[in-house]
Amino acid sequence: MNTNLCDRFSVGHYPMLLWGPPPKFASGKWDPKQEKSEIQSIDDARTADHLLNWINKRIGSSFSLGDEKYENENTLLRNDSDPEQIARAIYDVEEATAGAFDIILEHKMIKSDTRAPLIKFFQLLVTHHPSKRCRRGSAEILINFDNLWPSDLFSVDSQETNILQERDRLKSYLICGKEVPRGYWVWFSAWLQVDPNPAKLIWGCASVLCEKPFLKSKNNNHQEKRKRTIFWIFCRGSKNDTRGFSCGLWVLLHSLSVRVTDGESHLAFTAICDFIHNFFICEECRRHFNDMCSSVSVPFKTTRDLSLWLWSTHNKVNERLMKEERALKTGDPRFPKVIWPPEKLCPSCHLSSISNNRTGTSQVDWNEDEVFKFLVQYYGKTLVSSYKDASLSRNRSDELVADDITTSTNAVAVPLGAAMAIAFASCAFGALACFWRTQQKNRKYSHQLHSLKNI
Ligand SMILES: Cc1cc2nc3c(=O)[nH]c(=O)nc-3n(C[C@H](O)[C@H](O)[C@H](O)COP(=O)(O)OP(=O)(O)OC[C@H]3O[C@@H](n4cnc5c(N)ncnc54)[C@H](O)[C@@H]3O)c2cc1C
Repeated sequence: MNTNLCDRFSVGHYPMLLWGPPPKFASGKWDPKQEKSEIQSIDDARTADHLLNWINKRIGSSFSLGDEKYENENTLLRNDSDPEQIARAIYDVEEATAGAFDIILEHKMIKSDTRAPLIKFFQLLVTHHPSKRCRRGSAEILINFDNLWPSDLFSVDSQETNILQERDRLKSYLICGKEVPRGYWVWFSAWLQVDPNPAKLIWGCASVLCEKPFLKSKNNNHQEKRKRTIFWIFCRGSKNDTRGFSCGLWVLLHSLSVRVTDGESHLAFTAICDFIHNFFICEECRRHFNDMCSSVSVPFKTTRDLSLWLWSTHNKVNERLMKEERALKTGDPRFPKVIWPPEKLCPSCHLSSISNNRTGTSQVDWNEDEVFKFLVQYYGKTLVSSYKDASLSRNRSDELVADDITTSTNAVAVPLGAAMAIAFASCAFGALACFWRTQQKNRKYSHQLHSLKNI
């Protein structure tokens, strides 16, 4: 069938392998007698080893057959022991915040019993989220929380209409501003395999190159799906289905833990525990995390208590997953779980460590004062060191609004909505919770008063 093509490239036997620049194959030809051709015949390809040797010699490389190929090889952050790399994670923290909010809406997770934990977590975000635009976005949602999710939303009669209205109403509330999420849409296509088993679906194409019209005209038997792909930076896995959201969520939680004040530490602890318990869709994670939260019997008194608790809790998860991922090969091969921070990242955190070669784990004797210092620097200043909030500085009036939100405390002279925004953003998280409770009580009393009047 392809005799012309074979003639063009002097294919006299099979298999025959030629090596050359792609354009030369598209339009050129090859003749073994021709001198100075850019196309060459690969004369030793009897086994995979031989072929790879041939290629290694040709391009001066040293690949071996054991080398693995990673989907995101070119976009991974390297050098895990560089503390400055966490600065890139601020964008992932924003993505994770927006992602969490999206999941809550998508799965209709705001119910009468989950309303309070969500408000508490929002209060924490408003005051201590490391990204300014997420603080502003959460403040807006919090101010409008009662309008967005009125208490009567949860009555059976009004439930359906309200859920339908909910999406529209929420479109204008972007928790971290218009820039987030920054992903792009990818069209996935699946078609029925030409296979006697009609139930078997093969996912055909997962690339922006799989354009819709092309697939449509080619095969009518396919189904299409659209999926948003997020640009993870610090949390980018070497495979498309590893790391990402849960990594971003951990970084968010650590960054909150080092930002709260001593007096807020226990409130922040319960806000985090309740948030994970009610809104993290990984059942196993929720259960384990809840057990670890429940084991805390003495209230936290300091930021140090909270930060170190979260750090050691995360290490317990790492330790468990280390074994699990090794046994089941479910982890990311480029980012194996470690007891963190490794010595290279924080030498002063390690007093001594004993490695267990059989299990691949190590028992570390920590200098907790140094660990706390490291956490504060790493998830505090370094995390936000390269952060640029484009949306807030686009024009002067935006800048003024932003400045208002972060600096003004003059709640008396401004309208209630703005006063709440300022209060939410500038007062401490503990005071905020108290302020919120007062608001709720006032609302309850006025409601009761109203009912009494009606009687
Ligand atoms: C609350 C919570 C509970 C989870 N529970 C489970 C579970 O039970 N089972 C499960 O399969 N998955 C669980 N996950 C997901 C899992 O922990 C990882 O997030 C996921 O496997 C991705 O791992 P990763 O390599 O990106 O690193 P992650 O563990 O996500 O860590 C993200 C980054 O945090 C830093 N870090 C690592 N350890 C620490 C530490 N001790 N202190 C401070 N910073 C640290 C590192 O820079 C790391 O790259 C949970 C996630 C969360 C947020």
